[in-house]
Amino acid sequence: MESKMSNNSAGATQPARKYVPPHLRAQERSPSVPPAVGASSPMPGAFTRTPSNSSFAGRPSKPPSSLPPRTRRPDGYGKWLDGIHIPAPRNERLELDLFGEPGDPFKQSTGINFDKYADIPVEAKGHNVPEPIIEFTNPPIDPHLLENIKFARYTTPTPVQKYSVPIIGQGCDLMACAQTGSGKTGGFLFPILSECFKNGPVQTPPANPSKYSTKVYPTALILAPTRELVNQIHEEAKKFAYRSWVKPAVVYGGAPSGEQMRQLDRGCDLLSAAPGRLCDFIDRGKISLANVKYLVLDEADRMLDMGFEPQIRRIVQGCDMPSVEDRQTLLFSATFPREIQLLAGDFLKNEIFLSVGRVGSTSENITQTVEWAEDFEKKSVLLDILEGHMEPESNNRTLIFVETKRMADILCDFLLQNNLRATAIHGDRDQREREYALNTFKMGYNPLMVATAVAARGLDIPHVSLVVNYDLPSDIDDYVHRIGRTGRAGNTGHAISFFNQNNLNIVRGLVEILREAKQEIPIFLEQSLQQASVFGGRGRGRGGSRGRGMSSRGGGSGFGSPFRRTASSWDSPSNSTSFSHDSPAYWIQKS
Ligand SMILES: Nc1ncnc2c1ncn2[C@@H]1O[C@H](COP(=O)(O)OP(=O)(O)OP(=O)(O)O)[C@@H](O)[C@H]1O
Repeated sequence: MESKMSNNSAGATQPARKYVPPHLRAQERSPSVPPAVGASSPMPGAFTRTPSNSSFAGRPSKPPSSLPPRTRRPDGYGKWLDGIHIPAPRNERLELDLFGEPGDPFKQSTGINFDKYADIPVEAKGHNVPEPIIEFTNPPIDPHLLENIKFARYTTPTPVQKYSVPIIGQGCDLMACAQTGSGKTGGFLFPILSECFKNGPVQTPPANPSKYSTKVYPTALILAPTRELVNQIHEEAKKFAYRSWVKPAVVYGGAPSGEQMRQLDRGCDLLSAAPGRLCDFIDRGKISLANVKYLVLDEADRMLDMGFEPQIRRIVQGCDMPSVEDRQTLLFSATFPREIQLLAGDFLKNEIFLSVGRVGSTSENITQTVEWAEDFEKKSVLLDILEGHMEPESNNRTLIFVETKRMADILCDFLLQNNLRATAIHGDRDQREREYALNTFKMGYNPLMVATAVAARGLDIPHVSLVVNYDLPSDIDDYVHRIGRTGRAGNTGHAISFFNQNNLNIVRGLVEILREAKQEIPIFLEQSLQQASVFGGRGRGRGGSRGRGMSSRGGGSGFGSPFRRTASSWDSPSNSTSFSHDSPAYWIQKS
């Protein structure tokens, strides 16, 4: 190729031109350009946005041309041979991609208050609850996983990890509730991977040679409610499965299914999935759940509420997944409304219930403020807040939550018109736009992101120092998740919420949360609470947006819940729990 280029001088006879694929042309022109290292290279053009083109301008139209072809890169996975785990050799480039340089804030985000997690009271209820681990050690953790944990530079397990590792390791089902940003992802990934590394894969049925595309049989299935969260879990799984026989894969809607199919063909032992696309692949015969040993519902209360429950039932009970007796089911969230706890019993057996702090409580690392703002003045109050918060050279990001997709666009355009670098994420944007918005926010090109509920749960974005509830949600648990995008992994954060007469439905829950977290309660909130009580305020503010009726914490709204269970609905085989579901103390802490 090089000799052809040198022949290509003026006057020389042109040799017959060979076709060069577009992604290699730039390499031909400038062979001296070194390949870019790492996936996190800056996105060109991110600053070239114009207000009229909103937050999607400046999108790179193709990947940087200096990247080497993908096929050259070894996948970094090991194998299981004759009962022995054989890890792949180390791959420095992949390690840099997965774990970053020491001190890379995008790869390690532990903050100064990390050690304070140890002071949070933990309650573990059920039969034969094992002792928690204190450190990352072998036993019980597989040495290969310990190595990957070291690469990730985690030194101490968080409380939820301390308990979940031995509980899941001894084969129990688990319902775990721990505050936002306290390491629940590791809480399920560590024990699952550790057990997989120790025990190897389950035998899969022989492939049908007549079929071009193979069916995959994952050992672990992790379901989560949003595409971005599913992707994030997959990225974490790739870190901790590095060099092992366990191949993580991911499926979610909005992205081309052909690419996801090809990825599945390369192997799928631990599958992170959004329910819709998973059902699609099951229907197309691409995925079988017959080998699932571990089923995880992350954000389990959301996965079992009205929007997702039918799909979850179909996946868990209507396909070929092993029965509740033959698999381990693990539910994780920061909030668990009472009716969802009851519903969850259908999917569990003899579970251990773990709560780190009170169920549904907020992290103490978050300072919470509530400001009175009428709807018409919210924009100017927001500008004032941003002006005070965004120091010129700081790395700070601010996440602004609104209730509607339309409002997300309107507010984003307003910020852009005020020369603030903002983007927006919501369900009406296509997946490419959503991912681009999230990436530019993460990288700091757009330090402001306006979001609807799609960004409320699970997303772990470094440097989010402020969350603004421009519109408060009508459900107090949604509030807990939203503000939980800041103050994560021991970092401190600030949440400011705009409150007015339209938010009376959440006032009781809000006051309780603030009181419990020892935050200041403004007088207007106390007055609104009285007003809400006179006019029949809705307990803890549950039941607004998604038709969930009962209060999670004993506020007792009496609004009809689609999930209210009668005694007879517990006659399923999975009802053999060690707890009394009738008892009000059933792993709900008294508020
Ligand atoms: N043992 C650990 N040591 C240091 N950092 C950790 C540890 N475990 C997790 N983290 C970091 O803490 C952050 C939050 O973890 P994670 O996203 O799992 O929280 P979460 O509890 O699932 O939050 P949410 O409720 O919002 O979903 C991540 O950046 C993760 O890398």
